[in-house]
Formats: sequence, C-alpha cells, structure tokens
Amino acid sequence: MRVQLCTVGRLRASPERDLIRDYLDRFAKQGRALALGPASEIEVEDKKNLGMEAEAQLLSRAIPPGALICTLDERGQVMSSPEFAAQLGRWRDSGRQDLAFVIGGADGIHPDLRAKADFSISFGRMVWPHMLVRVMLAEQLYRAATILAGGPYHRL
Ligand SMILES: C[S@@+](CC[C@H](N)C(=O)[O-])C[C@H]1O[C@@H](n2cnc3c(N)ncnc32)[C@H](O)[C@@H]1O
Repeated sequence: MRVQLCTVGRLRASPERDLIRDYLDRFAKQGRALALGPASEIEVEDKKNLGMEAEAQLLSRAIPPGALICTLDERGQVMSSPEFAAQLGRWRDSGRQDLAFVIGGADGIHPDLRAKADFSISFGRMVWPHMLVRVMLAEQLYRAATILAGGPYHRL
C-alpha cells in the first residue's frame, strides 16, 4: 500500500524537511517486507492565496484516485502508536493500493474535503503548526512499521 502525504505549502531546506525525508525513507525500508510504502509527499501551493476552498481543490487533485483518505485534524480520533500501527495494518489488509494523509494549511481543511475523508486522526486537542504535523506523521509511520515488524524502536 503506497502512502501519500498531501500537504499545503512548500517546506524550504530546513531541519523539518530533512526529518520528514529521513523518516519516510526509513518507513519505506522498514515497510518493504510488510507491503507498506513507499511514502511520498505532495506539497500543494495556493499561489494566489485564494483560501481554504482553493487549497482543498489542490489537495483533492493530489490524492491518488481510489485512495483511502485520512485527514489529520485536532478533532479526529486520538490513538496510541500501537493502535495506529494496527489501523495501518487493517488498511493494508483491506486491499487498497493507496492511502492519502491530508494535512491542512493555516486555516485547516475545508469542511467539504473533511466530509470526504474515510478517517481522521488527531495528535491531541492542541493545534500544531502544519510543518510539525508533517514531521510527527512521518515519524509515526516509521514507528508503526517497526511495531508491525516487531522491532525494538518502539518502547513503552
Ligand atoms: C495550523 S493547523 C490549522 C488549524 C485550523 N484552525 C483548523 O481548524 O484546522 C494546520 C493543520 O495541521 C494539522 N493539525 C494541527 N493540529 C493538529 C492536531 N492536534 N492533530 C492532527 N492534526 C493537526 C491539521 O491538518 C491542520 O489543518
């Protein structure tokens, strides 16, 4: 199952961008034997600054056809890392080829796009900057793959 992060705004060279690449590479390597990945990121840009609706249209175009859609949203479901790993395993086992994670911009995800989502995950009730949410998601994907593989990375 391929994984796509659909995000708003281009991250310039930065520690966050390096971390995302590093975790997504690690996820791809760890996930190979698990039929998970690779994972890539598509950054969309609302160059004319038309707002959340325009962003939602760009994000929708970045989602692969037929993909299972999971938004990242503070109103979504809070889960532990092992629960996230198990959910990832269920999505993989459902036979879907693509899983798209959607992370909104400064104003969040337009309600129409939120309504199209199959699932929504929250990293807690606090609102985080989108570039940190990207890093956190990339790390959780890698962590989930190590949990499914029975590796030592995740410790309680
Ligand atoms: C700065 S936040 C936007 C907040 C906006 N006020 C809203 O209502 O969604 C940018 C994006 O980061 C993600 N995000 C922020 N906090 C989050 C959290 N606690 N859990 C999951 N995703 C979060 C969401 O995708 C959000 O659209």
